[in-house]
Amino acid sequence: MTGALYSSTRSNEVDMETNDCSTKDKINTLSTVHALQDDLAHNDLVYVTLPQSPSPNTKLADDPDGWTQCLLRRPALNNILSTPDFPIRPQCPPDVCFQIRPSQHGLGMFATRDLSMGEHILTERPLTVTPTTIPMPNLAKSLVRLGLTDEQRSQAILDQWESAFLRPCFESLDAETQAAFLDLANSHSKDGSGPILGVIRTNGFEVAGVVDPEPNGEYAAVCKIMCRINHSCSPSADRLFDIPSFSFQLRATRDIKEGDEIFVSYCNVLEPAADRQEYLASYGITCACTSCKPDTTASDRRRLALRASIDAIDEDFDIWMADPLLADDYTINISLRWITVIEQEALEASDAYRHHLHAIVRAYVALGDGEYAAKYGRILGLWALGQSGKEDMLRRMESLEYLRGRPDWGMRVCVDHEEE
Ligand SMILES: C[S@@+](CC[C@H](N)C(=O)[O-])C[C@H]1O[C@@H](n2cnc3c(N)ncnc32)[C@H](O)[C@@H]1O
Repeated sequence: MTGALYSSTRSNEVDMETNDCSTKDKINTLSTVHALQDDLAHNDLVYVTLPQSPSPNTKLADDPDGWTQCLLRRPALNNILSTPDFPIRPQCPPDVCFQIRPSQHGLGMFATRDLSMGEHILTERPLTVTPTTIPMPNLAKSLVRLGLTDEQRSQAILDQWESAFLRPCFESLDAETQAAFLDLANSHSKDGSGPILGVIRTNGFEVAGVVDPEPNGEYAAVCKIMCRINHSCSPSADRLFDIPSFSFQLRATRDIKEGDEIFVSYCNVLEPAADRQEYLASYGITCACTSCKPDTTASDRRRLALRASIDAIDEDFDIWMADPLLADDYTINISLRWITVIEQEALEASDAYRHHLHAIVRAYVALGDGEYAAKYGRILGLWALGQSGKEDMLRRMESLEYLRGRPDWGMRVCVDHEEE
């Protein structure tokens, strides 16, 4: 999902639970048991509840803030514990402005009133946070020595991932929460993944900021409500993770009308449609949104050009600042044209929107035009609010005092708005 986590793993036909006794016996040899123990030690994982649950008898449903059962490596845990203010209470939106109900793709989230860009839709602590990959080099070597086929080895690894690593985390949830977890969508029920891994692979999304220093050191979060949000390549909302409150915030990335389905993106929306489809296949999704419908040529061209346009922004700005013969609105018009493309593709959630809004604000600042700098600054601030949950950027970007204090303020003559 935004930074989706699990690339497709090979599906395989070997069923370890049925009649392949010789394989099972081989895998249960002492050498593989020792190898797995070495891998458990090698991964230096800790099962931990964050923040601590109020008391052992409290059920998750009884606590408005909730808590998360985590499987973390020590560096990630230490980073969380040393984050200033951790653990604070999550900040919740003022009302419930959505409904989970049937959609075109199973359940989905729908707005129950009009929502504006940047608006806070939901705060939620994950049920679980677990590593996206768990290296098992010792077990893998041991399985090779047993002469198993590739499929048998990958199945054995998936089984151990489920039983030795994920199950203890899952079993620390209360019975009601376990049922809610297993009730989530599972598009990996036939590829050898166990039921817990299947739910994590279908629903897990990136926990920004919780990461190990080693490669592939990311984590996947599963949430009871947020995991009901479907994917679109032109999303209308985004999730952000706040470590101090150990919670996700969902915010609108553009205006959403009452009754509209709310979508996030599970993939990089600036990639061409074919690459997005390949990635989304691991979620069991064949995306049929407007930009994925045949023919995708025009949409692909716009998205690729949009991605490339980001790199040209600084150079264009420097050329404009150095050349008084260029029109005052030279870079503003370039970015406004790209914003039209962004609106055409409904890509307000993408980073390209921020870059072009910023370019426009910067140009109006250089022109000493406070009114227009603040107008676009406000949109940029709302975008940042949608991505960070922090109001301070919005306050700053719409403040004339702040804009007038920028080092580039008034470097060029003001553009004549009469012509616009
Ligand atoms: C995280 S869940 C989303 C909620 C899900 N619809 C449910 O009923 O719980 C992901 C699953 O929803 C479905 N899904 C989400 N977005 C989709 C889309 N754009 N097209 C088709 N299926 C989609 C796929 O089955 C996918 O594996």
